[in-house]
Amino acid sequence: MQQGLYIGVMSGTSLDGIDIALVDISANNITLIASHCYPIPDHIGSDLLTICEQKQCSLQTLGQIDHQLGKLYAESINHFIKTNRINRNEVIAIGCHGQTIFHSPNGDSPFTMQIGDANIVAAKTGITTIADFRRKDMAFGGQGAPLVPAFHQALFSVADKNRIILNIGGISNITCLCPNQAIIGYDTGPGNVLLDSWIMMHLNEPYDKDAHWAKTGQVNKPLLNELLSEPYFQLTYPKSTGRELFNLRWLQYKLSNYSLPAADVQATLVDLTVMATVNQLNNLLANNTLPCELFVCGGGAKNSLIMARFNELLPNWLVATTDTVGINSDYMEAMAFAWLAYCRINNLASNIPSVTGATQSVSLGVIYPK
Ligand SMILES: Nc1ncnc2c1ncn2[C@@H]1O[C@H](COP(=O)(O)OP(=O)(O)OP(=O)(O)O)[C@@H](O)[C@H]1O
Ligand SMILES: CC(=O)N[C@H]1[C@@H]2OC[C@@H](O2)[C@@H](O)[C@@H]1O[C@H](C)C(=O)O
Repeated sequence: MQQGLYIGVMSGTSLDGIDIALVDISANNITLIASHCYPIPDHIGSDLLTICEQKQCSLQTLGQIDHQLGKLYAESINHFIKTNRINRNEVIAIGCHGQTIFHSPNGDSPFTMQIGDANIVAAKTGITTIADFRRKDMAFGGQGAPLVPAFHQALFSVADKNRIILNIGGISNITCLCPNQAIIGYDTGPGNVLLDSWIMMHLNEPYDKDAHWAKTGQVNKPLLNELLSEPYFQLTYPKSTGRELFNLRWLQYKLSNYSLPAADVQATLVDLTVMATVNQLNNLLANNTLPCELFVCGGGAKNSLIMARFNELLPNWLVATTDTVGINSDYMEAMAFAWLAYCRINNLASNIPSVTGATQSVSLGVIYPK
């Protein structure tokens, strides 16, 4: 077994930055050693947003941005290695998720696209790089997402409690670790993606820090119910989603019969993120008598309004961030991709068929040698 240092790199659906984590991994321990979030330059961020939202671009644009992102990942990793005085020869591999620009897991020709050329990452860092983590799961009939539940299982499983891990990034996903049951995990729907788009449109801010704006508004129940009537929320798992469905166009269409103060819409969007999860949790755990714990990670864990609403709506639960059980809530996903690289290097299965719907468990990711 190749145990030791791995680097995980994640740039998620929020397009808010590139998270990098150095993780020491052995069979029994996963320890975060160093971490940093690098900015995505405005021109690359806005090109990515346009591609994701419009679902189209020229082949030349696609090729160029794949190259630019690969270079940006490599330069960020090299800076990270230098400032943290890491000996690159000691890093066994880099797990680099890439940037999802299109995720379409259903239908006759399912596909998922992550870009950011891993050849460039391996060449410029001199470290073996693993990328393309989702498509093997899809090749075996799975959704290719979410992948983090296997990592959550390795970190959080206990025998006497139900533990739910909720990542609130651009999109939200849950992992339900219930004793003696197959793991359940899927995308519950929007996390911050609509909140970010709405405040950008009205106040030209990238996000609603600590829900300051949302707190000035009132939740509009009819609108909330209308948003929650989106068929995705009623689908049974396995399921996964992205900006392809939950985007500003979707919101504006749903708002066409409403005339509300913009802050009320923001407050309602907070409740959409929360209710989409709470409704699911109530169904999943309806007849379960064990104590329940909800551990939140991702940027949404910093939103005090979101956390307060979970506390209110789940009165008998322990609701906290993953930091309270020793796992950094900002770097959970980057750590997960370091761990997925460790699994790939050691040929360990890393998808969970009960989560993704794949017909078998496989070791995810493609190896790009240094
Ligand atoms: N202090 C804060 N208050 C409110 N929201 C915050 C705060 N800090 C971060 N966020 C939200 O979290 C988002 C970033 O979350 P995160 O980094 O988990 O996303 P991601 O990794 O891109 O997403 P995904 O999990 O979908 O891949 C920001 O866009 C913002 O909306
Ligand atoms: C296709 C894709 O990139 N999906 C992301 C996205 O961001 C959150 C949610 O939607 C999750 O399904 C997934 O990321 C995490 C890392 C995962 O695969 O577990």
